[in-house]
Amino acid sequence: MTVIEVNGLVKRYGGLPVVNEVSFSVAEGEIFGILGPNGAGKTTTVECVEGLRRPDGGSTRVLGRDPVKDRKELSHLVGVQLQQSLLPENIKVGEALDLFASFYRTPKDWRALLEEWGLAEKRQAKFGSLSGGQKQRLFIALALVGDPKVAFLDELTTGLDPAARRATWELIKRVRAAGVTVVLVSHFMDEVEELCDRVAVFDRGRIVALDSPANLISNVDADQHLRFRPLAPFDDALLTRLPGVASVSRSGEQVIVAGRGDFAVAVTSALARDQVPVAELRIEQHTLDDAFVALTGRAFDAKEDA
Ligand SMILES: Nc1ncnc2c1ncn2[C@@H]1O[C@H](COP(=O)(O)OP(=O)(O)OP(=O)(O)O)[C@@H](O)[C@H]1O
Repeated sequence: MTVIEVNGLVKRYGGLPVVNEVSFSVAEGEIFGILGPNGAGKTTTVECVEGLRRPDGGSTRVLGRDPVKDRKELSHLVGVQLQQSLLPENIKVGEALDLFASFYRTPKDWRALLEEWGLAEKRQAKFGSLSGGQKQRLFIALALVGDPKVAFLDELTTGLDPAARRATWELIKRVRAAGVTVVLVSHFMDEVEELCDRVAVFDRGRIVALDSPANLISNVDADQHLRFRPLAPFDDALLTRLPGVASVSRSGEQVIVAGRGDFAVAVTSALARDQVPVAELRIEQHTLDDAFVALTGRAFDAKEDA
């Protein structure tokens, strides 16, 4: 079943489109990623889908309803992660969850959510006293307290340390396993690779690719790199003439071979044949970063105006 259907979405500010003919659909039970650099139009798109902004063009349906016209009805079916600034510093964690639960017709037991999100001991703590990670987890718990069918999570793990990020990822997988469709807005490639079934890559207001992270990576048409430390001398010409090898370079004790296709097998076989033992052999796989560069011609973290 299609949960979200966006067709030709346009949003302009001052006459200029910041979201330009964006189309995608999200199936029930998916974790759908929205990835892109600052200013690419991710938040604007998601806020149009949430009914928080009025689009200038296109059509959007969420659970078969219009996000702007049917906003009230949808608010019971959709969970939205709040921006940090929207909770008063003095509200207690338990009070915030109780308050948010009161907005919904069929809320979840928020005490169970506190347990699940590792906030049980913080029930009486004031929001302002929480660490960055605890605040972040509270915002996710608040997005889930209405027992939504779809949850929009924006910058899920910003401010969390590596262990807390991994723990959060596991919880998001459980949220999905419980039947919630998740739309995840993220800057983080590793997060998207780990969690998302499919990802829409945004750049300058448009979707430049939409596929599974694995397919986006395997479609990268660029050299891969094989690195190793040779334990006996050899002539680079041994490798440069092999099929698929583009270049051979050295950095200190390391040899770096750039190539495509099955070049790595050819390289290791040639070294073995010439009795050149090697150490620290590794192939550097392409990443989503490489996919982004291949799609846009720019590094992911490059400034929009660079
Ligand atoms: N209310 C507004 N008025 C004018 N311009 C806006 C408004 N909201 C967003 N923009 C502009 O629209 C563009 C897209 O912004 P948006 O917040 O959707 O990007 P984003 O991809 O979510 O970026 P980030 O990752 O930084 O949140 C930016 O150039 C931004 O300055």
